[in-house]
Amino acid sequence: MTKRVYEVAKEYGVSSNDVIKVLEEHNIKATNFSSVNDKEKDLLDKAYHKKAADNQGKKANTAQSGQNDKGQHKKENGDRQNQNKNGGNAHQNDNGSKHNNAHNHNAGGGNRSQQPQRNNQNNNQNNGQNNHKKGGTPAQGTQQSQQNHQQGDNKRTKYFGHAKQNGDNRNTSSDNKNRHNNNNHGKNNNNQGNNRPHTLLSNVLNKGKHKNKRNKGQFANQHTQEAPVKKTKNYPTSIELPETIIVKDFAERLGREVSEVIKKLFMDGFMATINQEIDYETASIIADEFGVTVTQEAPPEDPTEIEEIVDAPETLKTRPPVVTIMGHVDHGKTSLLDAIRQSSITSHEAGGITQHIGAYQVRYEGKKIVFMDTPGHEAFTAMRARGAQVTDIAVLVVAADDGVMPQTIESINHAKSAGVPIIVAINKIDKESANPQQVMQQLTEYGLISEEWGGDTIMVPVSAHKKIGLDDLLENILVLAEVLELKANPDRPAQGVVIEAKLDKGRGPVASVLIQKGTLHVGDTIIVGSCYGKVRAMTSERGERVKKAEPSIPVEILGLNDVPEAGDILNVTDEKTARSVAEKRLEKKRSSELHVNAKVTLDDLFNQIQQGELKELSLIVKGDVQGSVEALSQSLMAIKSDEVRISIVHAGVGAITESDIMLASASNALIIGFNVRPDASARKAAEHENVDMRTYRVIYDAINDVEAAIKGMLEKKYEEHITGRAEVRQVITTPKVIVGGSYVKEGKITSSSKIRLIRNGIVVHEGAIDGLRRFKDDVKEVAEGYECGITLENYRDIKEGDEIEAYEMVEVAPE
Ligand SMILES: Nc1nc2c(ncn2[C@@H]2O[C@H](COP(=O)(O)OP(=O)(O)OP(=O)(O)O)[C@@H](O)[C@H]2O)c(=O)[nH]1
Repeated sequence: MTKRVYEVAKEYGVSSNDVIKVLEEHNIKATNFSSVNDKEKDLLDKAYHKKAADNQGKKANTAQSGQNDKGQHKKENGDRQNQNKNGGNAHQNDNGSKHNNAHNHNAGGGNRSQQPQRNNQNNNQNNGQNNHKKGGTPAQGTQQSQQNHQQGDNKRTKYFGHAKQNGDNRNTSSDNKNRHNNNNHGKNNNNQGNNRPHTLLSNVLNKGKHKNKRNKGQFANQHTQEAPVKKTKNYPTSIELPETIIVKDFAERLGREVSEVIKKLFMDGFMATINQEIDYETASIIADEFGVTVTQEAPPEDPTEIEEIVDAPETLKTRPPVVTIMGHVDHGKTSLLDAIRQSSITSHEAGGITQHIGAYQVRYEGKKIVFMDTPGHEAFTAMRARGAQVTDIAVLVVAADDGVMPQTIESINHAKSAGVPIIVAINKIDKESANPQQVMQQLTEYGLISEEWGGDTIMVPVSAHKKIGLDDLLENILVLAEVLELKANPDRPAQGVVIEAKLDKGRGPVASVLIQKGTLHVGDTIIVGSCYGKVRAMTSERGERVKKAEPSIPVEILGLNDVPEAGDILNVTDEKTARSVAEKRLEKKRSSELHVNAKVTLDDLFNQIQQGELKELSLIVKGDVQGSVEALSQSLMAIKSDEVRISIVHAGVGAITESDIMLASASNALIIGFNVRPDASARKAAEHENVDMRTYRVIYDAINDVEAAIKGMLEKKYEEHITGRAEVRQVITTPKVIVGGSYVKEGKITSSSKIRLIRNGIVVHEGAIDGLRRFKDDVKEVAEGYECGITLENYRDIKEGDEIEAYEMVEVAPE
């Protein structure tokens, strides 16, 4: 039997990517799922035997473990991306590399607000390189970089940051990019070594420091002169410092008089007072002058966080895949879920009462697969917007008689944006009008090319009604799951995600949880979002009481003190921690209720880019017709910027919907609408999720705004305020005018209002009111809940069901 690439890779104990690379060296194109023929197998045999022979020549053990390590890492990081690529899905790959880029940026000093220790390590490495270059012999450099305290190193980068520009061959592209972003201001270069906000003070001190270097002898003398007196005291040789410190406390840690510290600061050109706060960089420069090395104190623990447990690779065990079914309305998502569920219930289980707990397990060929119970991408995206992701594989249902429809495209984009691989189920193949080939053809436009056609997306023809192809679908889910190497450590305190929660009259708060790591047991103390409690009872989707739940298993739990939210994370911990962390979270939630997490906005774009917080601007483009959506998307993508990359997360025809908002929220995107408006639920969701939506009537304006926002030149003089909405309930035609007999649903309509006429979410006209009447009288305004007759200036095409949106432009005071 011929084997597929991933199977062969397993035999050699290498990653599929390695095998693909070897085949590529022989001009053979392959993917994870490609079959490997005898000739190819021979080539691989040779390649791997040769490698093995090579390795023997070297230190066998090290080489071997290196290889294995590499294989493993590659698998973990690469397979999902690989699968994404297999889906012909450039965007997913982009996502992967985006993350890497972001990381690199941070390592190079991009992220100034957070300072993970890891970054410091990277920076120190760089500093070591700089030392080599700058002064002394390499040996000295190495010695120095090893002996010097981390911060000493950081500081050195600060002073000699420009050394990098002299052409260190080892500069990575991210280094270059950083340098570019930093614009070669000495200040920023200095900052490269540590991701800390740069203050005026440290700038001043840098200058001072150079001066000091020059006058080193002089200061050294001062040190030696002072030394005999101070020797009697026991000064610390190394201290830990927080991100910022008050001068008085700093002096205390140094074991020096405050006046001495202030003097040093003064000599370095900075006037500081006893109660002034100085930053870490400044403090470390001064400490260095006192001959004290500094390390950075670990940031204070966040009392609302539960410490993350890092699982050693050897503790990880294979876990079942978690699948979400997505697709267009009526393409058969629910039918497929039901069909799979029914066909998986074996006769002895048939008596059990199945109940809805948000997800259910099926068994196929002895292996488990977990299906999320709520089909469609909405729940999936809402969960992502809350920061939780449970889905490993998306099954995209496309009806063979209907083909690719708007929500099919939405689903593809939602899955891509989340980096979740897609399997296509072409449903309703029992129908006479079914045309699976056409579906396959249409899907190629969205980067999903079937394996049959040389692509890498698994496409399975099915019929939920006739139960055709279900085995094939399940088998392919398991194959993909194997490639993805889904693993978790079951032997640790559990961590999971709430998929549904409610208050049950008899049982109290009930939460359905999908366990992601560890095993949850009855009796465990848990914290779930800002709720806590002890697991009193657990039930499976078959209504059976269970005592434990392992990774990927959904269970309904009782015993919480309150109802958590979908997307909340469950952690097992001790009672004291659970209670105190839950309380802290509740406090935090209350205090930050008003400012929902900061999302990208056009007004604040420039700021965020400048702060290095935003490297990619994600956009969702909605328009009235396909042509304008395409034109707008292409023009937006064509905006050139060195600082920020523009990516279109989703583009589609029609009104801005709640689903668009949730996607924008989950992917921190801006929404650009052209000739379309948000519907009522979208408006509400946008407000709740803090998503910035901009609607335009002229493509050029949209492009201009985005471009100006990126460059920080957005002119914002006027802001649109919606004053009211009316629905046209009857159209009255008179010889002179067309009157829209309307009902004011929200706010008020005034005779001087500017208006938009909206039909099915599309703006069909924008202009002004010509006449506003109640009964026979002209009126100035009509309030909510009243009927009126509206005529529009220079516009007659009013239809029943149209919405009239009244707005005014309000001047916004400059910031
Ligand atoms: N002939 C045929 N009809 C099907 C098949 N699967 C589903 N249908 C029919 O298609 C219609 C829609 O099926 P649903 O399962 O409700 O579709 P859905 O995608 O869940 O729809 P929403 O929940 O509205 O998004 C129903 O009338 C089903 O009976 C199939 O395999 N063959």
